Amino acid sequence: MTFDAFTKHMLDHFRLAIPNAYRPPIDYSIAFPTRRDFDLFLKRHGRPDVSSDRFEQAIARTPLPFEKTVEKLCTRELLRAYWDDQYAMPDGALVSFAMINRLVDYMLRSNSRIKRALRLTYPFVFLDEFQDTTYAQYSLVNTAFRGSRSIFTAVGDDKQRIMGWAGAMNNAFDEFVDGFNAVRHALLRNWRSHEALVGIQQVIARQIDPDVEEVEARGQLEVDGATAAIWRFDNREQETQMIARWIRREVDEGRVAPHNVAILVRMRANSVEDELAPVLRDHGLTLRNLARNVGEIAIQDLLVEPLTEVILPLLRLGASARAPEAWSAAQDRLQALANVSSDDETVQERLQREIGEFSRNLRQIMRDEPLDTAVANRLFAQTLDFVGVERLRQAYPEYRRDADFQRVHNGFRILLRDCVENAVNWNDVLDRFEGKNQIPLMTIHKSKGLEFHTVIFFGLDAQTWWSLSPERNEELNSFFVAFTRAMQRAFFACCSERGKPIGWLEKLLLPAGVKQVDGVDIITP
Ligand SMILES: Nc1ncnc2c1ncn2[C@@H]1O[C@H](COP(=O)(O)OP(=O)(O)OP(=O)(O)O)[C@@H](O)[C@H]1O
Repeated sequence: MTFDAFTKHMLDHFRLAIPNAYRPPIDYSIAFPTRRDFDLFLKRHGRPDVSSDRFEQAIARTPLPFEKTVEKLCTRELLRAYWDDQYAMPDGALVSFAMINRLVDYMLRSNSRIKRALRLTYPFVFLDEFQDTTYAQYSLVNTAFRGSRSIFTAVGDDKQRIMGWAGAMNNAFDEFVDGFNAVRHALLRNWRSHEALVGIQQVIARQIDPDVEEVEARGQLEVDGATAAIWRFDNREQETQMIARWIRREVDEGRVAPHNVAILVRMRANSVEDELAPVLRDHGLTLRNLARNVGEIAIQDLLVEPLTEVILPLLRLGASARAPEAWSAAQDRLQALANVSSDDETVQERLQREIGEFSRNLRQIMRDEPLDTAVANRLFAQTLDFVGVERLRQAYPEYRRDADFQRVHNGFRILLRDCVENAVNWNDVLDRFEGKNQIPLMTIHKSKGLEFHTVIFFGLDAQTWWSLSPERNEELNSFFVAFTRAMQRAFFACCSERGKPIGWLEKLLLPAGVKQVDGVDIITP
């Protein structure tokens, strides 16, 4: 789970263990404060001289209680006023993830029994994408586990550090080596990409870190033709049309499935969706903007929610007579929810009987009733009833608060409703829900850790990448992250109507083997 999910889980589970003076009420809401919010607060409290960025960092990094940790009285008072304001919002307390982190840190420091229980629960701790760990997150890891017997593994790549703006540590691995007496291992085999792509990645890597070690490519080349190119377009219309035609052809010729062609953007996925989705639709292709919200939750987040993971396989069992994977997923999840051991054969048999009976019931509804929103809502409600709302909310502390459960519940209902539109059958509805055969669209930040057969980067121009320069490592790191998502092919769309080419980057890429293709020629026989 993410740090935020972990700390929120801890807060909701052990809220009462937080000392009184800082304990949030049970019905708190999650806040995502912007720079403007901090500016307004500082102005209201007569401190427009304080930089909002620094103040935000102070909130994230100052341990509670302030009375014991902050030396300067004025800083202490300002921080205290911020917390008081957040707790006294007219619509109820508003708590940001930075505050939740501090609360959990405080709770663990003031309650050794919870800390001990946590250590016993997690004898192994794996910290992924460690290069982007913030100081606050790292201090929580220290509070929770330093001096414990747990075994730690931190994995990441400094060249993929892209969260510095959000407070990521400057030298996370050095701190980790010092703090946890860790041994360094360089992972020098790339199993994702083939030799030609790894060669180009190394050129970018060397620009980021001249001392970078050589990497051995272990991925196999599986396609013919260009595997890395800059596609040059004259105008937006040509760009969107040609990209749509190119994907259509690749799909038709069986080279790649739509869900394995990712469109990555630097920012503003929603406006790219507006531009690209209609053109793709004209070519019979569906774009899925994973950043789009359904209600108050992004599709990318909804898909990995426990509620989704338990409901979806059950609905799938209703939609298909034979779905062995859905069957075992449904069984595993219900078993975990009911806390049943896989050795208990009697209970196992009962569970299987119940799943069988329930899915027959769903199948009948799906067969006999119309494929519409009302029936979709009913199917969802009945499946949730079968699982047991209370049982689900008990098993997952993140659902204990109504607002959190409703956010996910609503998101699920809205996405299911959207997927019913124009679907041909219930399996089609569920495929759409999961994003099967749709082209994923996401920002580079959200693509971290993922991989796709083909990656098309949309918007390689000096306007979109206004702050990319050979000296600005974090920007170049983003570009590196985008490039390294590709298993077979990486293409970069550069359109003169959007902005000028990035000269220095092209000078680096072209000699490394990236082709330059005129937009009208990307579809050649
Ligand atoms: N030993 C291995 N043999 C075969 N395939 C492997 C092996 N190790 C990893 N892979 C495959 O290589 C790909 C990349 O692995 P993984 O996602 O773990 O890399 P990563 O280092 O986390 O990448 P990143 O952090 O850049 O996202 C995956 O498809 C994975 O299944």
